[in-house]
Amino acid sequence: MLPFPGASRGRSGLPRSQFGASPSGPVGAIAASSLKSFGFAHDFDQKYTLGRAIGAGTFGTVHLATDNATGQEVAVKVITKRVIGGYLEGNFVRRVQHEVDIYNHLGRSLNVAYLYGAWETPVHVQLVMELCTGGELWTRVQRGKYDEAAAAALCREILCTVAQCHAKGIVLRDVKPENFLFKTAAADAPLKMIDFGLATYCKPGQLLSDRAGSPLYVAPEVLKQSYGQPCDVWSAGVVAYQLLTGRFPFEDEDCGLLLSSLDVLGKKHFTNKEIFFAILYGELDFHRPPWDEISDLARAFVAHLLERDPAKRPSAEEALQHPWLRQFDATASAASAASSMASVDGGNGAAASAAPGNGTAASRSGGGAGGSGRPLSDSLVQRLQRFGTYGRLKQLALRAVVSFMATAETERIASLAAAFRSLDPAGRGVVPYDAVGALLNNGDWDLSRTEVSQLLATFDIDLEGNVDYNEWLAALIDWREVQESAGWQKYVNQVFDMFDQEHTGRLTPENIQRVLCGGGLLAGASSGSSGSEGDMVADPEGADAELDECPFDDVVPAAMREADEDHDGAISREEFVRFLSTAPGDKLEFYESRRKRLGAGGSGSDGIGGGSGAAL
Ligand SMILES: Nc1ncnc2c1ncn2[C@@H]1O[C@H](COP(=O)(O)OP(=O)(O)OP(=O)(O)O)[C@@H](O)[C@H]1O
Repeated sequence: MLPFPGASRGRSGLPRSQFGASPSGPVGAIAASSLKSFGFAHDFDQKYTLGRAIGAGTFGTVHLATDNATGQEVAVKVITKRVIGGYLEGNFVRRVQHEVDIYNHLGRSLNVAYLYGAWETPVHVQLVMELCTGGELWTRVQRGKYDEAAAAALCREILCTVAQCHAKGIVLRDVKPENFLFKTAAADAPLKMIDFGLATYCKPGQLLSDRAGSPLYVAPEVLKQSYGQPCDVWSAGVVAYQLLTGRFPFEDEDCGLLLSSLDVLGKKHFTNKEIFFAILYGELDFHRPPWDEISDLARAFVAHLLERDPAKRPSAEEALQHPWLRQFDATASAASAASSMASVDGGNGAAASAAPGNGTAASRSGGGAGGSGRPLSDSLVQRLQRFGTYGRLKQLALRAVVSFMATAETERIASLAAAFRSLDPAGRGVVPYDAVGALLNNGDWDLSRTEVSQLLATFDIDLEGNVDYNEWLAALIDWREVQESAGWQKYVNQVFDMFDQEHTGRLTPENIQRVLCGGGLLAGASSGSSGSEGDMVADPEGADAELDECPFDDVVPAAMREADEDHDGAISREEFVRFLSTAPGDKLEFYESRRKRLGAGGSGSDGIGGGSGAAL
């Protein structure tokens, strides 16, 4: 039997499965086989100038390109369309839509390359992404083993990415060093995940059976065709092993040094059958050098991730709590604790001097801290990322929820309101982009300029080019807390009813499109006031008038694919509640805080620093 049927050869000369998206994937309202085009924009050439090729994979060639308006360099993945009888091939459509949907959500996390947009020609799809110039983790792995602190920092970043995906019910199925790029060539550059071609929806506990993955990293249970989210943790374990030793973990009695040296990779020394046999039955090598120089804690960590029984393997979240990772995160945790103390004390120099003050991978990570108990200054960037991953319809709906809850939840939003006032002293209800940009650029965060603009884009929910009060609240409030409050169900019902103008109890794509494009959902929020229930009246006539120039055209199909769980073409009230909810596992601490001068916010000049009255 040849596993991974239809497999093609990847860069390392080893096959990876094609079009691994689960047949049960949420294609939803789209009848994929009837599509001739994706509905992506067609004006790529007006916006970008394509440059040289910088990478190639199984599904596409990646080029450098320049934004004609700003001069910004981006990466463009050019994928040739697969057409059968004049129509796009169904599996191809599913795979591309999936990749775009997932990029649109997860790309808002700083752990993932940002997707600026998708374009198409009659022949190609063009995915325009954040450019990562630091090369693949693969290349650095090949250069030699990392010391434990550096390996732990990278393992943390990879596991945080995996945890973010799992919390959203997404299994990656392709965690491997080739799919993590360094943002820049700097030694401490952050890692960004690319390539979600094999990712699919899979809730905790759900089992998939289609074989998908890259052979050297694939988990044993994937080979047995009964697997779920733990398969990504196994793959992360293989990467962790590589980072520490510079080689693969499998040793087979018959083959001796099977997969023991990276030098043999790419030379097709091993058949898939041999590799899969090693994954299923081979002895995991924790004995030969350099294991004699590696700590017992590190060995225990890797062995735990490479537990063959997925039931005994830790989840990504549990793995992040492992003492081996935590010991290297002690500096960041201590500084974070100092920062929290500073905000209580009004900020002092002692806390500031305790801060690491650099952008090392360890201090970049969310650390063990997170959650709403900390000052906003510590978690602002994490909150923005998590909100960014929600997708446009959910963001718009949550902004409407904010309008409903604003008067009822004054206590919950008081500190966020105070921080907004400090950016808007004139009380106009709207803060220009530049002011929020200046806040993120003020040196307290370790963010590149492109990352700042990516985070800022998250604030602009209504695409009007500024940050209004309700956008500010929606982006920064801790939705997990709100969802546990007594009013949550009521607020969500109110928003559902705004869409459901015909009182059918179901939201069709047309219902949603009509309300979104009519501006009814935004009416209250865009006033810039603190919002009231009276503002939130949908305007069906206005809807008709504005349908032609709706900026949210592409929002609804993607949201339907996500929210319409039973694929009946509509979103029920229950589905809507689940759609708006933040999964319990989607924790702020999985997102990078990028807080640089922890505890140093004593000036209070931005109204958000630890020492100001507006500190949260
Ligand atoms: N955002 C980016 N910035 C810089 N280089 C990139 C970027 N995205 C991809 N690349 C380069 O292009 C290569 C191929 O990209 P990608 O893995 O997305 O393509 P693929 O066809 O899906 O590959 P695979 O065979 O792994 O499925 C990457 O290995 C990397 O070297």
